[in-house]
Amino acid sequence: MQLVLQNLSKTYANGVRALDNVSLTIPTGMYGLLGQNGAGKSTLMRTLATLQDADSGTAFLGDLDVLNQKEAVRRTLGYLPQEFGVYPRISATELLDHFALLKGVVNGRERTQLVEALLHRVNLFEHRKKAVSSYSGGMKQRFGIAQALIGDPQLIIVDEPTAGLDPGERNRFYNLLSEIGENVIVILSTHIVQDVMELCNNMAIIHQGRVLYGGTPSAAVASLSGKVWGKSITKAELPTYQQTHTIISSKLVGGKPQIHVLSEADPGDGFEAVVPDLEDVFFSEIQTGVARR
Ligand SMILES: Nc1ncnc2c1ncn2[C@@H]1O[C@H](COP(=O)(O)OP(=O)(O)OP(=O)(O)O)[C@@H](O)[C@H]1O
Repeated sequence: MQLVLQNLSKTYANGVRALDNVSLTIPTGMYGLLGQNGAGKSTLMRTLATLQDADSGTAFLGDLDVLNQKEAVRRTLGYLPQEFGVYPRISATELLDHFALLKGVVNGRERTQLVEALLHRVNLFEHRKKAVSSYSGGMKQRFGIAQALIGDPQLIIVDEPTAGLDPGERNRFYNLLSEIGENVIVILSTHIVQDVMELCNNMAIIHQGRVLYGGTPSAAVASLSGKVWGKSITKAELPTYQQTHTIISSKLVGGKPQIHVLSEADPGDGFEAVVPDLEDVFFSEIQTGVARR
């Protein structure tokens, strides 16, 4: 099963072009959609989740026409939105039971078994009687995954799921997602490079509604090999380096800016070769992608 998007475009009424000819082939497994805030990720996720329409283009999940066969898509879709909305003061068991009923699991005994199995799966069984509104951020996200798994979906969409989670919760969430992503398509939309690095075997970088890269994280990193150089500089020097070099990132290390620049040849001047990582790819794609426009 593959999800194939071709030339998806969307311009909002205020003139913002949130999707600009997006074409991607998304195979089974964990797929990372990496982009900064405002890149167009949620617009794409909501479109694939049948919650809003594109202006043009196509999206096919196998033979299923995602943009036009909405009911059929919803039956095979699990969606964890960026904002899950207000959590009522009812227990996890009751709320999950309610979602399962909405998803068409009408047999009471079957539903009870399903709800218990899901609560075990996301490690919330011992907290099943607590109100979901009292859960921590990480527990809420795991509950969100439990509801997304109802009905054995072939396509699971999770929009910015790790924003705001502490490192321990983030790890627990990673483990859960990586187990799920083996046999179905899981699209993970995120602005956190580490999410994609740790979880995804395929990815795209999206910026200002455009796909700047589509492929494996390792090929993306390999393409920068020998081209990234680093140097520790003073804050006062930064504007000069911005004029003379293609700076892809500037981070404070021990209070001093550590810059990474993109260069085919050794820039000399005290720069040292850096082994590139996915963050370098992300920033360099954005830099060069903007320059190409
Ligand atoms: N309903 C809307 N009306 C007008 N503009 C919108 C609407 N929804 C989103 N936008 C704009 O479209 C662009 C893409 O937004 P989108 O929410 O898809 O990005 P995103 O990558 O998910 O970012 P974020 O993580 O901040 O939600 C942004 O410039 C945003 O301001």
